[in-house]
Amino acid sequence: MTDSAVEAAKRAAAQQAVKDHFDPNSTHVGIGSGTTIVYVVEAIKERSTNPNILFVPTGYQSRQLVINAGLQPISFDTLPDNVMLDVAFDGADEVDAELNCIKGGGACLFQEKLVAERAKKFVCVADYRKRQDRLLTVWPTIPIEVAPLSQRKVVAALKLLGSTNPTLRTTLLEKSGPLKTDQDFFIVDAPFKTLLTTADVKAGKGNGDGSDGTWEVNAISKAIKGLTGVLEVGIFSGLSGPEAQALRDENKSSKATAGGQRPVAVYFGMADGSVKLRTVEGEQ
Ligand SMILES: O=C[C@H](O)[C@H](O)[C@H](O)COP(=O)(O)O
Repeated sequence: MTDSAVEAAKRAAAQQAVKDHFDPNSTHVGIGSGTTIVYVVEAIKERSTNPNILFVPTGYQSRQLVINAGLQPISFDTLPDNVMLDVAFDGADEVDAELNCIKGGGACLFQEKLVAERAKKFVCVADYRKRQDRLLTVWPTIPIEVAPLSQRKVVAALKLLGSTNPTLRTTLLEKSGPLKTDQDFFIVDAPFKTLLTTADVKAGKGNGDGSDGTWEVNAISKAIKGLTGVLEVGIFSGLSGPEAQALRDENKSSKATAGGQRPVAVYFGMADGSVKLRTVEGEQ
């Protein structure tokens, strides 16, 4: 496939996602990071007739994208406590059959997770290369944002969890040193064996607790998040949107936010120009 076919797939997925989930009467919309989100902003711009919508970006690149499109950005930390985003759109590096995602290929996972968790619905847009049944099928590593001071300690702890060669991400020009996130933190990319889904564990395909070298998505996310020095893990799993809200309403908040945020819908642009929609009900 040519680069232009991949770009066409991203654009087609973005157009469909925005058509289905962007309401021009929204008040607050989250905008993620990466190369696919560019097409989401393009599609919103085409449809939006409302200059009062506030867009919450997930980092520097995302904020520039919003500004360049002539849309109005608002910083996450200025949102009043009672305001939920009507919708948040973002890209993904890989998505499994249960809609768990790996994100952070562009080092933006922390703010992306804040925004995803604040949205009534979180929608992901990706090209066909990201559409898998299990995480770490093609995408090789879990991106992890760590405090610089703790980097060596976290790398050692990741090895104990079974990661073969966790690596500090450097800038493209390696001699310039470690890449810094928007929080001035580092990214460690940790390879693990392909992750089990919750259904895999229920079906007895493994314990998923790492004891045999294989982890289930939520279990590895929780284990990494528990390491001192880790700000956030690039696994977006756990309940999302109204499901999460229902649990919060029942005062089971720890369950509602466990592991981060899973999208309610993922749009994959396919190589043949079509778009596949994956939800918890399945794929169409
Ligand atoms: O850190 C970057 C973000 O998580 C991106 O959303 C993710 O890497 C997907 O990016 P792209 O749309 O460029 O594939």
